[in-house]
Formats: sequence, structure tokens, C-alpha cells
Amino acid sequence: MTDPAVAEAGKPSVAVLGAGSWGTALAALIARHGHPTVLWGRDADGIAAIDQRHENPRYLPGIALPPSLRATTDLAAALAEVDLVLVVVPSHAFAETLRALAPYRPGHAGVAWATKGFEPGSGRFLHEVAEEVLGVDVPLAVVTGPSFAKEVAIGLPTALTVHSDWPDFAQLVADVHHGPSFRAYTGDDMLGAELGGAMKNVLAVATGVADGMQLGLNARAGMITRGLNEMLRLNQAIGGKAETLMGLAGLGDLVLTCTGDLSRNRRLGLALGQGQSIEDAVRAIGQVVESVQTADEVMRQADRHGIELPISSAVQAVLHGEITPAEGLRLLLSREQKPEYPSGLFD
Ligand SMILES: NC(=O)C1=CN([C@@H]2O[C@H](COP(=O)(O)OP(=O)(O)OC[C@H]3O[C@@H](n4cnc5c(N)ncnc54)[C@H](OP(=O)(O)O)[C@@H]3O)[C@@H](O)[C@H]2O)C=CC1
Ligand SMILES: O=C(CO)COP(=O)(O)O
Repeated sequence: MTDPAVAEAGKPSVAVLGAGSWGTALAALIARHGHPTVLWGRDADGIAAIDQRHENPRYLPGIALPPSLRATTDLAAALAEVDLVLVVVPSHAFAETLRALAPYRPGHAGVAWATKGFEPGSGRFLHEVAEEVLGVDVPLAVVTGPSFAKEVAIGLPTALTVHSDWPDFAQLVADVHHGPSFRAYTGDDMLGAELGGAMKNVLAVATGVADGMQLGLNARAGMITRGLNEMLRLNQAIGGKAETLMGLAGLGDLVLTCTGDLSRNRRLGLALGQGQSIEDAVRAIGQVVESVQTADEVMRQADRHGIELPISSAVQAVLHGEITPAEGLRLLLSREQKPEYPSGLFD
């Protein structure tokens, strides 16, 4: 597909907030589909490179971005007259970004996000944060699924899903993403979709640790499958739909992130399993590693609902330096024997 030099008049315009790897990749995708698209970020040099040289040298070096993609550090200018706002900052910056955008959002523009995680400290779901900051009358949607930024940026085929309580808005958000090599599905389960996107990052650390310790392919498959079981059990307790987690937002993203070395959360686990410190590993990765905070928030949710999550709990303890990866393994292997599925998991 040839990148358009100019956006097509009449197509909904989009502001993408957050110029890291995922925000840049999604903005490039949407611009390639002919939508007037502007990318907002806070780093002036990075933004100038995107706007003028059509490259994000820090987060997606060497990948050509569409000339029609504009970039700015001016939030008010980015949001002027847009039809759709897509927030793609890390979860720790989600609430402050919503508060910053609120005064400039055109009244008709709904807000979607591709951030994965919970509000750090409170464990609130991001749609709960968005409802509080923006009010309950603003259409909201979550964009999630198995999608490495680099692959999307270079145009490799990808499928993701858009969940919203607002069907027309879900369709609009899906439409701007959907294209010749990108499939965007829709759903109405924000709880399940957000839970899947957050939990898979924690479970990817577990699989990375197992692979870093060279425990073998059986252990990897066992870890992924029992990890899915943890997702399903917490999802049932919070009221999400099981089918959401059997799809792109759950199983799909879990498999990608647990097995693909482009995953920063998996790479953190690999490094820990090989004996590196968490500080050194996170520094070497050099990008956001959501599991570091999400593990605490997953366990906060689990405790709130009285659900036992052995793998996620072990990851939390390893990330806090309370146990070593080897001790985490011993804990998991010495658990009591039990039926694979408690009754009623898919009711
Ligand atoms: N990368 C991927 O493949 C995917 C990522 N995601 C999710 O997308 C979200 C963003 O991740 P990703 O783009 O990968 O992260 P990166 O580490 O690539 O980039 C983070 C971006 O967020 C910006 N940022 C950090 N703090 C703030 C803040 N307080 N205000 C405004 N901007 C801020 C950074 O700006 P600066 O450079 O100035 O620090 C940078 O542009 C995460 O929740 C992640 O889980 C979801 C699917 C795929
Ligand atoms: O969310 C992602 C893939 O869907 C990206 O995973 P990482 O944040 O682990 O790189």
C-alpha cells in the first residue's frame, strides 16, 4: 500500500496522544488509511523528527512513517476539530493525559485508548478512570489484542478488537483501524478486554522467567494455559465475559506476548530467569514494561474478589525481590493437586 502524502477529505479525523512505539504505529496505520491524523507527544525533538523526517528515531528507528501524518507537542492544536481521540500513553500517565485533554476535546469526539494496565495505586480499570474524568456521556472504547508496534508499523497483517458500551463508537474506532492488512473486530465487554490486556503482561513475565531458566517447551505451554485459567477466574469474578478472554483480547494477546521476543514483558522475564536484576533488565529494555506495576494491581483485584492467582502472585513476589525465580518455581510445583477446571468457569 502506498502511503498517502495527503489525508482524504471527508474521512473522520483522529488525534493520537502518546508518541511512543504503539502510539506512533497506530497513528501511522490510521494515516495510511487516509484519515487526517495528528500525533501528539511531549518530546519536542522526537515530534519534530516525526513531523519533518517521517521517522520516530527513538521508538521505531528506520521505519518510514506516512508523509500525511502530522505531529505536534501542542495538545490544544492536536485536538482542534478532531472526530476521535486515541490515547496511547502508558497506564501511569493515563489519568493525567485524560485530565489534560478534557478541556480541548471537541464535544462530539469520543475517546478510545490502546493503553494496557490499571490505574497504578488504585487498581481501577481505565474505563472507570475515563468515566470519572470525562463524564458518563462521552463515548469510550478500548482497543486491544495481539499487536506488536513494530509489526504494525511495517504493515504486517494484524487483528485486534475494539470493546465499548457504545456500538456506533466501537464501529467508528474499528473502521479507522480496519484496512487491507489490518482486521479490527468489535465487542461490548470493556471489563474483560481491559483485564485480558493487563493480565497478559504479568503472565508474559512468568513465561519469560520459565524460558530464561531453560525449563523447556512443556513448561512454557503449561504456564500459558494455567495463566489463561487465572485470567478466566478473575474475569468471572469481576463480571467480564469468558468469550472475550478466549479471543484476541485474552488468549490471542497471551500467546503473542508469552512467546514473542518483541514483548518487553517477556524480555523482562527472560532476564530475571537468567539472573539479571529487575533494575538492569528494565533499563536495558528502555521502554515501558507495564507488568512492573500491573502485577500489584492484578493482585489487588484478586484480593478484592477473594481469588487465588498462583502464577500472578509469584510474578509479583519475584518483581518485588521477595523470592527468586527458582523459589517461585518451587512454590508453583509444590501446590496441591486439583481438578483442571472448577465447575461453572464458562457459565
Ligand atoms: N508497543 C506495543 O507493541 C504495544 C503497546 N501497548 C500499550 O501501549 C501503551 C504505551 O506503550 P508504548 O507506546 O509501547 O510505550 P513506549 O515505551 O514505546 O513509549 C511510551 C510513550 O509514552 C510517553 N509518555 C510517558 N509518560 C508520559 C506522560 N506522563 N505524558 C505523556 N506522555 C508520556 C513517552 O514519552 P517520552 O518519550 O517523552 O518519555 C513515550 O512517547 C502501554 O500501555 C502498552 O502496554 C499495547 C499494544 C502494543
Ligand atoms: O501489548 C503488546 C502486544 O499485544 C506489547 O507487549 P509488550 O508490552 O510486552 O511489549
